[in-house]
Amino acid sequence: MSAEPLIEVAGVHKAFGGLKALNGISFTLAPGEVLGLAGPNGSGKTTTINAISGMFHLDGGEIRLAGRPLGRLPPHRRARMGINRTFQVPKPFSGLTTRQNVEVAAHFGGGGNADIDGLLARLNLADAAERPAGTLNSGQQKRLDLARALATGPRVLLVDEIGAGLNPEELHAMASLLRELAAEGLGLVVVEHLMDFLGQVTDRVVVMNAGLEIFGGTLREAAEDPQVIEVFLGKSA
Ligand SMILES: Nc1ncnc2c1ncn2[C@@H]1O[C@H](COP(=O)(O)OP(=O)(O)OP(=O)(O)O)[C@@H](O)[C@H]1O
Repeated sequence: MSAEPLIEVAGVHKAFGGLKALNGISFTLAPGEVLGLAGPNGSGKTTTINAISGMFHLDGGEIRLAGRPLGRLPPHRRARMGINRTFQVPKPFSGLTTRQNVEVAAHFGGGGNADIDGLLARLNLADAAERPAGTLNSGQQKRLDLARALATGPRVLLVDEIGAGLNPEELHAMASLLRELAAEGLGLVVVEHLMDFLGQVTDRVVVMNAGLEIFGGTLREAAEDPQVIEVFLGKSA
């Protein structure tokens, strides 16, 4: 792993009305690293991914890509700089085919030279390439969402609950694929409730509560941390 962080999240604050969704969250992500974000419902995990991908302006703090502050750059500019993501609920263009969906993402996300056939094969979508995306099952839609993100040629991939709705075989294949992407040098932030999946894919986790990091370390260490146990189980260890 290189010494310079790919992503630095530094003291980020974000409120929605009176609700402080992010309360000074800070962490770094290195190239080739898979960082998991865990925490109870509403702790700010998706909001953190939204902040990195530029879905809103921050109220405070800063996010940097390879040392460069991202400021108020909108999502499409960040995608062209190498930051892309998947969504909890994928929203493909349902009337376009699987292949067309990936082509559109490549075109608009700066991955004009993407190997579309290679991506479809890698995501096990070759057989569904000419079908309208609206006819795909939920596992295929999750894989299409990832194919669309990869078509932009990201350096940073933000993955939001990609395991939800996948069967055990699909989960295993997805975990292997995310590890392969990290081995190729991408930095990944993975938000996930499925702890086995997180354990398979992450090098390190940040556990969030109320918009703040309450723990950083391996998932195994997290499982023994009294504060983590308290927020997940609602009682002291
Ligand atoms: N656009 C928004 N407008 C208003 N409130 C929001 C918005 N986005 C997030 N929130 C609130 O911010 C808090 C953090 O939400 P967030 O989705 O980041 O949590 P999470 O940790 O990803 O939860 P989950 O595990 O349930 O997906 C929640 O209370 C949520 O209701």
